[in-house]
Amino acid sequence: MKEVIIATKNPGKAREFEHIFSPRGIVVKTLLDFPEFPEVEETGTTFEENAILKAEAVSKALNKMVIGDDSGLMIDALEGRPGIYSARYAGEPKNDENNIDKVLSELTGVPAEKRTARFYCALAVAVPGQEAFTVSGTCEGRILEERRGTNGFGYDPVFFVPEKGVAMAELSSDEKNKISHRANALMKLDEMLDSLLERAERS
Ligand SMILES: O=c1[nH]c(=O)c2ncn([C@@H]3O[C@H](COP(=O)(O)OP(=O)(O)OP(=O)(O)O)[C@@H](O)[C@H]3O)c2[nH]1
Ligand SMILES: [Mg+2]
Repeated sequence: MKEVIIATKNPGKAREFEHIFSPRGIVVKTLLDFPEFPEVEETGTTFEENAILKAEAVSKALNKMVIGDDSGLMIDALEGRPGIYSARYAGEPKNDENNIDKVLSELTGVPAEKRTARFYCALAVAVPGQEAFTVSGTCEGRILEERRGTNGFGYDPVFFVPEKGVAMAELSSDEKNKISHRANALMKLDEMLDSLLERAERS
C-alpha cells in the first residue's frame, strides 16, 4: 500500500490532500491520525522554513518520508499580510471566521482593482537521512467585500478567482484542486513522487 504522511493538523488541508492522492491509490495520513503528536511550532520567517520545520519534526519522529505544507494568503494592499501568519491573523486560538473579518475590515474602502492577492503554498519533503527540499505554488485572485460560498476552508469565501468568475469557496473540491496554490505546488512534486513513495515503502 502506498501511503504518504502529511504533517498537518488542518482538516481542510487534509481533505484536499486526500482528494488529490486517493485517485492515484495513495492513502493519506495526517497528524489528525496521530492526535498525540504535538503541533509543530512555526518559528520560521518564510513559508519554506516553516514547511521544513513541520516535515522534519514528523519525519524524525516516525522515521518516514513526510510532506509539510505551510501556506497562506498575501494581500498586496496590506503589504503581503497576513502571509505566514494567515492561520492566526486574528490571534489565538486560530479561527477562520475572525481572520476573514479582520482582513475585510483592514480593506474597508479599498477598491476592487486594488484588492489583488495570492495564495502561496510551500511543500517540504523530508526523507530520513536526507536534506529536506521544497517546492511552491501560487494562485492569483482578489479579496471580495463579503463572503461567497461554503466550500473549502480558511479565506476561501472571500478569495475571488478571476479565471473562474467565482469565489474559491464556490468551487467544487475537484475545481479547487485543479487550480489551487496547493495543487500547483504538488504538481511540481509529481515527477518525483512515485520514486519517493517507492523508496518510502521500502524504508
Ligand atoms: O482560504 C484558504 N484556502 C486555502 O487553500 C488555504 N491554504 C492556507 N490557507 C490559510 O493559511 C493558513 C495556513 O497556515 P499553516 O500553513 O500554518 O496551516 P495550519 O496552521 O492551518 O495547519 P498546519 O498544517 O500548520 O497544521 C490556513 O489556516 C488558512 O488561514 C488557506 N486559506
Ligand atoms: Mg500552522
